[in-house]
Amino acid sequence: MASSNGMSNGTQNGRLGPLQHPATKLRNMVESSEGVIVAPGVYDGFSARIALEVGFDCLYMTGAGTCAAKLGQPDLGFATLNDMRENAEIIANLDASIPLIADADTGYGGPNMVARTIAQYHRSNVAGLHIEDQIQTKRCGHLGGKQVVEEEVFVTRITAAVQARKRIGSDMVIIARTDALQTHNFDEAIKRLKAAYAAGADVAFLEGLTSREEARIACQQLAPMPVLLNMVEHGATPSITPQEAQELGFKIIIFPFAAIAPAYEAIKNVFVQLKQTGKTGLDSSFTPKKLFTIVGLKEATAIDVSAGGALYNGV
Ligand SMILES: C[C@](O)(C(=O)O)[C@H](CC(=O)O)C(=O)O
Repeated sequence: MASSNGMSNGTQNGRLGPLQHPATKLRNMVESSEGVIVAPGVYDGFSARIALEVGFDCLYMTGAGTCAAKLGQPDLGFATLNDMRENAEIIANLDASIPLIADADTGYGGPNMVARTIAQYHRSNVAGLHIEDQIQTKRCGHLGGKQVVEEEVFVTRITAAVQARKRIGSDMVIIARTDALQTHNFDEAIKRLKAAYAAGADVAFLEGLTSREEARIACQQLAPMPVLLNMVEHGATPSITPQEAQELGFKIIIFPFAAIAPAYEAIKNVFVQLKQTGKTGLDSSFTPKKLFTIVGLKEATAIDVSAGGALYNGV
């Protein structure tokens, strides 16, 4: 598939080949019989760089983390399509060979807005997204008091996404999320996800699973639809490892808070120390050059040099 942004990631016969859209890669990963796809939650370019450095095969852009990091707001429907798309585009293009699954909340409106979301995420090189059945003024799935739209409205959102994908020739992996386990019951959540599958969604996301047994039965009842596990620690779902998730029947596991929770602890500790002692106590190995190396200094220098530049000599 042709790249929408002109980037390349492969060599064929010594020449750079066209970039395969990351959605095609994620689709192949979801369809392959190989193990569970593990995606750490990232919320900006920096946390994404760290996940890439560690070597994950897939990344997840958390909406909760995006709201918190970019807007300084709770996950209560503050983020707009523009906020989310902009963040996703930055993350997805740091290394377009590693697919990004991005939160797309409710799809941000009616069928036309859902279609717009699909098109914008596709052009931003996002590989997969999830669209849920909460009302527009949504909240984090692990908070109480959620409300969901009627199943017909949810199916309309998914149908709009599937039709938009077809219209623009995208391979976007559409993940249907239901929050109906809390508002209704398990059977209603399964019914909604099956309806989403019938409408063309690729992957099921049953939000807020409360036990391993429930998780296992969900995977069994939803088969052959691949299922995503949302591993929010200390929320509604017990801690489940990728290996356990695979045994339970999941195809994807996301860890939304894997970056933002430790970032908070680390930043706060240093700020408290700075306020109390006037010193940050930062490790002496963390030079400015180290920071810039983490975020692509070598690659930037190589591009400049190969174009005949000498901008970064002596850096
Ligand atoms: C997966 C999620 O949509 C996210 O934004 O990362 C959140 C995570 C959270 O806020 O606990 C969700 O589960 O609603």
